Amino acid sequence: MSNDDLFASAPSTSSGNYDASSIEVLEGLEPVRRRPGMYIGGTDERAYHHLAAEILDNAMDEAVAGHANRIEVALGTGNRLTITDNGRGMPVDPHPKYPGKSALEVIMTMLHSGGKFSAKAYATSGGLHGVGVSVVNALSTDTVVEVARNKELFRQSFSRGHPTSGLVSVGAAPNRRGTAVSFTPDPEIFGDSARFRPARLMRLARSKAYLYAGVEIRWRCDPAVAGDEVPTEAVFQFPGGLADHLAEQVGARECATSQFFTGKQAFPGDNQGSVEWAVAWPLYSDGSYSYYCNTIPTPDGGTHEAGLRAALTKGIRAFADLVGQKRGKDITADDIMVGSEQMLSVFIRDPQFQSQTKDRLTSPDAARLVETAIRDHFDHFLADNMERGKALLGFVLDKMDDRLRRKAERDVKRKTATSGRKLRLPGKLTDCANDDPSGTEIFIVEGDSAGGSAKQARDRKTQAVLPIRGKILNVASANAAKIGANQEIQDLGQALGCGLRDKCNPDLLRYERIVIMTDADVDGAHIATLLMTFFFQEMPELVRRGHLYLAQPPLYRLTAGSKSLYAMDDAHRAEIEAKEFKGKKVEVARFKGLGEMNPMQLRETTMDPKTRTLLRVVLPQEYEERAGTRDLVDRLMGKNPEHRFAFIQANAAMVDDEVIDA
Ligand SMILES: Nc1ncnc2c1ncn2[C@@H]1O[C@H](COP(=O)(O)OP(=O)(O)OP(=O)(O)O)[C@@H](O)[C@H]1O
Repeated sequence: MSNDDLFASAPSTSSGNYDASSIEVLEGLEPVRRRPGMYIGGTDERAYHHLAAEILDNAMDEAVAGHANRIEVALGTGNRLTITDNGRGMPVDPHPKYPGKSALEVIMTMLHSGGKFSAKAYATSGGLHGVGVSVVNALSTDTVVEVARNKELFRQSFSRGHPTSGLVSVGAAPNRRGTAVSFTPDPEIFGDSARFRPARLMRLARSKAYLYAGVEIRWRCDPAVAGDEVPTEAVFQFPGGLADHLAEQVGARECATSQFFTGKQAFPGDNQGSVEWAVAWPLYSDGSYSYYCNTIPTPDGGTHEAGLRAALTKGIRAFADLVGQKRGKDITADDIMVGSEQMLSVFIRDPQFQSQTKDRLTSPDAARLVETAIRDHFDHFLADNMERGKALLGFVLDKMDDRLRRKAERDVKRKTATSGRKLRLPGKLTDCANDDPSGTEIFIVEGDSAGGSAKQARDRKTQAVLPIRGKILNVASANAAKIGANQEIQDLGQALGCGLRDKCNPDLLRYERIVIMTDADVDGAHIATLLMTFFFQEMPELVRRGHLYLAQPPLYRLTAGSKSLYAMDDAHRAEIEAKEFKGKKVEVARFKGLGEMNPMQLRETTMDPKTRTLLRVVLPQEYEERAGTRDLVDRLMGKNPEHRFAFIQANAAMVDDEVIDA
């Protein structure tokens, strides 16, 4: 085929209006407003908060460069955020290349303008593209920048990326220096209902303080916005850096070594870089991993994380060798990394990230620099105190054994699957490690977010977690075919392992206790009722044998001074306020759902057998005798509402509660 033939066969016969006039060049900050996702990774809640991070990162860069030691993050009403630092202040003199414009205006209105491209003004900065503050400006309705330099205060305002005033001097500022940026994200871009989450912002502010010990971060929040979610004022400073934060995160949990592996090390040579780390190995944890580069969070890890991984893995293998433990050579990185709680922060010059949102560090040097720096300290950590070293080695070998056992089991299962007798478990189930049902529990939780918290809060050996989605099918008003086809019910049946209805064999139950754990609100109670109905109807024998329980999550956390107590409901809250906290100022936090509690709180209040309260669900004797369970459930949950009504009129409570584990 000749070229002429080839091109003659194009399907469209007309070139339409596709000519020079169709080729647009977006000017100034217009591209940012057209395609915000390219600059901030989307327009969702995460992106919204990314705006705050961009401004805070600039203030942090001033601090890390040694020019600022105080930053304030202030959230006002109407999503107005102001971030102030006491650094050098953005330059305000006329820009040599853009006549008539100050450097400040250039910074605010032009992409790729910045002082961080070379190491002249900043050595190890988080900023590098010169895009951050101009993008925030483009996506905000009214931005005001104030700069105090040489005892004079300057101000300029912008809207959606365009100046709405010139740069003006607004007077003397003898006691002030630095930059303040105020902005309100544009609802046209993010939608009318988007807003800053105070708790999220406060976490962000706080995290910067432990990432850089030389800075004090002040938090302020308008009381109308703060509600009872966050304090209206707080000051964050962590002289102990990451180690301080990790200690707080691990709390009283028992760890493989009572001392955490923490340290700080400058990189050799004159590159001004450094690494700081803190690692703990709690006995039961799903792990938590926080990695940063130049104070920017890199949730997807990257080369610095690879360096830490290599240092820990090679270090523990070498220690095993030192103490003559031959199995040490089979330890993998996962055996020492997974389930640990670690924080890693590097400062390097000219970092390279995978994208503008900087989620993953790709600087090749970081891996080697971090590995070398940490490895040396880890060798000492293990060998300086042999008891400690051996305790950690034992812990890691246990993990290795668990891994090998799971692999062997998977291999067996795969074999039995091919012979048609596979034990099928639903993908959503996070099973416990113990095979023997005695002492084990399965928590049926509402929703994936609560499921996530429960997974972190559980004791992996004995507690399994099965998240179910929203309201499950009401089995009392559904026919057998519908029940059989319902995914949530199939998952439940498979997880419990004992079969449904007449095929239900309680001896095959895979756990000792089945715990229904739903939010402490009306929806939660409804879901719990649907689940109880399911058990009454499909597996009554399990209820008769006392396997079914209801968890009792609290509704409030009450804090007075340094003491916190949990209240189950309003009456309990009133009681605590009247007795334990009498006459004190009480801060009240209401948990809107299980997912809002952090894993530590969830464990302490609702899951840990040592501190929780469970209710056992029992079948009332008189109903068993009079009409049988079937009839009772039919009346309560079945198709005829008038039966339900009659029952409610005649009876106060559906089940007797029995408190155990109090
Ligand atoms: N708080 C501040 N104090 C001093 N200078 C600042 C401050 N904020 C911004 N600047 C100056 O403005 C420049 C541009 O900032 P911008 O946030 O647009 O990009 P960046 O921080 O250089 O890089 P990135 O796009 O990666 O964030 C910075 O390089 C710095 O020179």
